[in-house]
Amino acid sequence: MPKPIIAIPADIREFDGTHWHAAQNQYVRAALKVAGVMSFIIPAFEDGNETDALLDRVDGLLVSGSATNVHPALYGAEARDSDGPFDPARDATTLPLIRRAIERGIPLFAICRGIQELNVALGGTLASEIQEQEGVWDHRKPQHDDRDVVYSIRQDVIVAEGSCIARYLGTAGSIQVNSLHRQAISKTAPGLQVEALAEDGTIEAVSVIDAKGFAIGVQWHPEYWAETDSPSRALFEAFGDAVRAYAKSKA
Ligand SMILES: N[C@@H](CCC(=O)NCCCC(=O)O)C(=O)O
Repeated sequence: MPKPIIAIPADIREFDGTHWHAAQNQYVRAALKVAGVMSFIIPAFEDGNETDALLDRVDGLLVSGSATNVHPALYGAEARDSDGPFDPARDATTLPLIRRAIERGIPLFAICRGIQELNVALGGTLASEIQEQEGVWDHRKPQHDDRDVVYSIRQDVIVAEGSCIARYLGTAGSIQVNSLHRQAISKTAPGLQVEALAEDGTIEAVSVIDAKGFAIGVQWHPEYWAETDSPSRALFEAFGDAVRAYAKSKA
């Protein structure tokens, strides 16, 4: 059986004087090397993408991290300059893909910005600049030239007993993860259950209640160390197994 294919929605990035539809290597590499699946990078458009036609052609959806933020208008909040940068084309592409993947039982793995999009797609809200809240740790991206330092594993999160993620990891309790975000889930969407918390109470993972299959979001970045870090590898292997099972069921 050929490797199944997942969709990874692109960011709109600007360099060399033009706009690009881009996805970072760490996501497509973890998908191929650890999950054992190939990736289609989905262009980001505010209109014109046909969600079901895209999902008909893949066996999973991985929604990646990004330096941009979900537009506050999508969760009923006012947009302040400090809430940017924004990527409305990505928002318009990912939210419908997330909703339809869940409805169709297509495996969904949402990472960092992805968990925030998942929460907003299902009716939840986000908090911005969480490090400014009393008692909240600074979860922001470390400023360093070495990307391994930026994505260094530096935070404990507690995985809930009986959670989907505990099943995929083979254990509940404390694991160590990286952290590169200034937003987080504020009101958890009705269809989501919290799967892991940071020690300061920040929601670090969710799963879709009564999902037809693999459907989780994590605030950290398992893709970056997926080849060497056990919890990261376990999540990507579980995602790959779910994608292969979905592909087989379609066949
Ligand atoms: N922008 C949101 C989501 C954070 C996120 O996806 N971080 C990944 C950073 C990738 C990069 O900067 O290269 C937030 O800040 O909460």
